[in-house]
Amino acid sequence: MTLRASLSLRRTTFALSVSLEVPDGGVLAVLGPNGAGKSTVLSCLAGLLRAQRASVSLGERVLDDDRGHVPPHARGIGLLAQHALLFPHLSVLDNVAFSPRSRGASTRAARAVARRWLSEVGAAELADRAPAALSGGQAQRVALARALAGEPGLLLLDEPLAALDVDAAPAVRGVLRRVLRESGRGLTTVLVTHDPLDALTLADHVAVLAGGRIVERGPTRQVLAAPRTEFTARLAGLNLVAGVARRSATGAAVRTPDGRHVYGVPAPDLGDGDAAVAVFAPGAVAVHAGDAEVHGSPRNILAAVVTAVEPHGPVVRLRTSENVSADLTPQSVADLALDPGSAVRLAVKAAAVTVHPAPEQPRRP
Ligand SMILES: Nc1ncnc2c1ncn2[C@@H]1O[C@H](COP(=O)(O)OP(=O)(O)OP(=O)(O)O)[C@@H](O)[C@H]1O
Repeated sequence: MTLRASLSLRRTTFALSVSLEVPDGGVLAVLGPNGAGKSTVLSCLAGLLRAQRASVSLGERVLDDDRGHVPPHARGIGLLAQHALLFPHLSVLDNVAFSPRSRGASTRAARAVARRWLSEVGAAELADRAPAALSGGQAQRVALARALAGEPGLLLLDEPLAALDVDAAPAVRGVLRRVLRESGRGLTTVLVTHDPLDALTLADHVAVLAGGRIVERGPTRQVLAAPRTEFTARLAGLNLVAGVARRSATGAAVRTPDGRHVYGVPAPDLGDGDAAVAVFAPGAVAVHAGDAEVHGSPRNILAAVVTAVEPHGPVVRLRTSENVSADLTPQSVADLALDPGSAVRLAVKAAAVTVHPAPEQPRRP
């Protein structure tokens, strides 16, 4: 269902004025610094907070306008927050069965629905456990199943991976990706996140919020690869090489449209032939003179020409013709005599590159 929202709200020291549209099945990531208004936007969409002026509709249904306000439980919206917030006294199965039960299904039918969703998120074997006996990643899967069992027309994700440790986050990200993208369910979603990787792997569009206003918006890869605001540049700051995933027994690569391969470590849910991006930090790129031989551990080597040399905090950021940036110390820039126009060879260890499935970038503006 298409989400259309226009929200204005004023607090003593903060004013929000935001318009959003997410087409049916689209995933919009809302990024922004602390205090930008991200949670305020989600709370207004969920109906937990009433903006002073609000016009919110989901499909044909008006949720907020000058005449009325549909309460949270009647909005048909699923919410997944940082913490799973499961009912502690109910089993996992009954936590998930809660939504269908509260919409009038019999216990038996609601449990059947719950089992289906638990299996969808890879948590079928947890059905009889108590929430207290789950790890953070397991609890978040269950919370996702619970949100989906309500068959929402809109899913709101509020930093869903932020509280998970680094080992659990990739698997839950993979589950979210599958549920949002691959099931053909086409669930309209708004995701609030600080993590550019979440935006990149889950969302087709991003909106960057600062001081209560949207300062930048567009297709995710485009915004992250060529940020127009300092915040987005600082947040993204990543090299992205897009193409098609090639998996092999030993690893993975992205094959670019012009036939180059960038090798890296595959995300757990990467499949051969997926649309994918190779992601690596500018600090992971070593820069050599254009005629140098590069040896060492398995590396991606790329010939490029320097297009810009910019100060970037304590380092110097080199931009190149291949759309790959590298961070160097001022000393190395001087040693290599790098200027715009210099020919260089860029080397990135495959171990410093991750290859993620990424949504196809839609053609609409
Ligand atoms: N209940 C409240 N009463 C008054 N001001 C609030 C309240 N909640 C948030 N604010 C203020 O509104 C502004 C936006 O807050 P919000 O929580 O939406 O930002 P955010 O982008 O979600 O931030 P973070 O990334 O830190 O979660 C901030 O200036 C915040 O201090």
